Amino acid sequence: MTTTKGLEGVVATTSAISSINNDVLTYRGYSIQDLAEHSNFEESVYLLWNGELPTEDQLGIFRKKLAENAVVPSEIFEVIKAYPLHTVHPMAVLRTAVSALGVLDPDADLMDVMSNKEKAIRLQAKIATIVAGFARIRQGAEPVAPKKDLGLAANFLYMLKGRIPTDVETKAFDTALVLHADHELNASTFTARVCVATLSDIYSGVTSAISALKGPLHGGANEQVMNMLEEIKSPEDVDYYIENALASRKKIMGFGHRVYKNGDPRARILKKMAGELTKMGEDTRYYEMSLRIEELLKERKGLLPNTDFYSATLYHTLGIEKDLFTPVFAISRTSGWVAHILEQYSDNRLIRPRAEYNGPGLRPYLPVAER
Ligand SMILES: CC(=O)SCCNC(=O)CCNC(=O)[C@H](O)C(C)(C)COP(=O)(O)OP(=O)(O)OC[C@H]1O[C@@H](n2cnc3c(N)ncnc32)[C@H](O)[C@@H]1OP(=O)(O)O
Ligand SMILES: O=C([O-])CC(=O)C(=O)O
Repeated sequence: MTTTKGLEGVVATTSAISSINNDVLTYRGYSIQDLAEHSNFEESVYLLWNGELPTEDQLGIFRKKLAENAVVPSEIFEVIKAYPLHTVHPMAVLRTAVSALGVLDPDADLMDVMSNKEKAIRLQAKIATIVAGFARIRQGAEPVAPKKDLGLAANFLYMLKGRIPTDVETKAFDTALVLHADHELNASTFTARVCVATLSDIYSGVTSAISALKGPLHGGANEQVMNMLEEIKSPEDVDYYIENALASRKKIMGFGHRVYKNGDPRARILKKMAGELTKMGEDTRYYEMSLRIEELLKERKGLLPNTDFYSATLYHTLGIEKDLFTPVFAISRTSGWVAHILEQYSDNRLIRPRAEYNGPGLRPYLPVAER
């Protein structure tokens, strides 16, 4: 048996959903640059789930279904109100709330394709309402109900802030959702596939994926990037902070990637978006700091930013609190997880690799009195 730490380079499945080839990312064959520029979140989700871009009619029906399913059962928010609201992490809340959605769905265990596609829509639609609702509840306010005439990106910002977002805000957020929707066999997607390959249900698959996304080596890195920017405080202190961090072999969040070796194409798009958006406001400090951090990391370690780096500045500029950055990632990535879950069900086999045992050899059992 051979082992590869962290399964680096191991090809664990075939998939027709997204591909990373020579640092080019595609969803169903369409480049991420094209989708970011010309598509929108709902259209990209349709593409990921169905394999083809929708016609105008198909997109209209899909948008309508998502909007109609965005309302979250009141039981979910009632339970959330009982949590330790000022200490609990929103990703823990989201993980629990998605599991609770499964508890409340009488069809949770139906395994036919139609029923799973309906559940996929319900889940995708509700997850944004849960994140925004939690943010309101912890401020002591009631959740804002979703509007049927808004797309998912605008609806989320509306439910979060209680005002209709501007077109610029909606476009920036919608594009960020498109960019984060899927990413081949990343850790959370693999987790989802392992889970549902036991023929467990779609809510279990997404709950376990949220759990994996939460970690700072994966989706949790975007919040850590913001923590770092806040800790550095001003552009003049970037060099000192980074030199110290590298000298103590500390990892710089938002840099490096298991697959991309010449840079993450999403980071380049997010960098441009974050730059344009911050320049419209008054405070360009975090963006300037990010530019210098990127320069230093490239120079000193040959490390390039991943998708979590500039998304932090972008979300901050959109007025989103930093501990909601990873839940926002989850809103988008639910679409990719669901696409992979449906693909896994369509040609399933239990995922059960082996471990190379390196513990003690066979030894006699000693009764407790003799140890
Ligand atoms: C959406 C996403 O999930 S994107 C990734 C988000 N995660 C982060 O941004 C966290 C910071 N980055 C990292 O921890 C890593 O780069 C990962 C987890 C993304 C990839 O990990 P791996 O492929 O296992 O790379 P690994 O951690 O082994 O790093 C290889 C080398 O580069 C160094 N390195 C990698 N990333 C960084 C970093 N961000 N800061 C400093 N050094 C780094 C490692 O210290 C290691 O150096 P060494 O060989 O001298 O020990
Ligand atoms: O692919 C990965 O390993 C992590 C990542 O960038 C993502 O999930 O978007």
